[in-house]
Amino acid sequence: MKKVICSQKAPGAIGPYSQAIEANGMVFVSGQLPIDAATGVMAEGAEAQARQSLENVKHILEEAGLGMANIVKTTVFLADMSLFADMNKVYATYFEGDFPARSAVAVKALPKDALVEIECIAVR
Ligand SMILES: C=C(N)C(=O)O
Repeated sequence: MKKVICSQKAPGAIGPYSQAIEANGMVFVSGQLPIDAATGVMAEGAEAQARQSLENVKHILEEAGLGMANIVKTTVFLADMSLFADMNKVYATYFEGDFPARSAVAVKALPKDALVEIECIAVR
């Protein structure tokens, strides 16, 4: 059994995917671009982009009745590994206690020329 999770507080999908899918008590949040759902504007700079991507993740999890503490794994996509430190500075502020497992990778390009995109898996 799977359920689509959709938050108006996070940007809509820009392609054929759902913001998140819940299955068997696990919530799979699609890669969140750093776009403000209210304005449609992408944040500028790696720190602001990391913050906006994480805010979008948070809003989607809240729609599912979950929070950042429910996250067990994230993947951080960066347009360049030189952004790693800036992203980490912001990322660390979104978690209390033990951090989730994480992979951080630099990719050739991200949709809409974003610098940062973050996806996660959370458990209920
Ligand atoms: C932005 C995305 N998560 C995508 O295109 O898959």
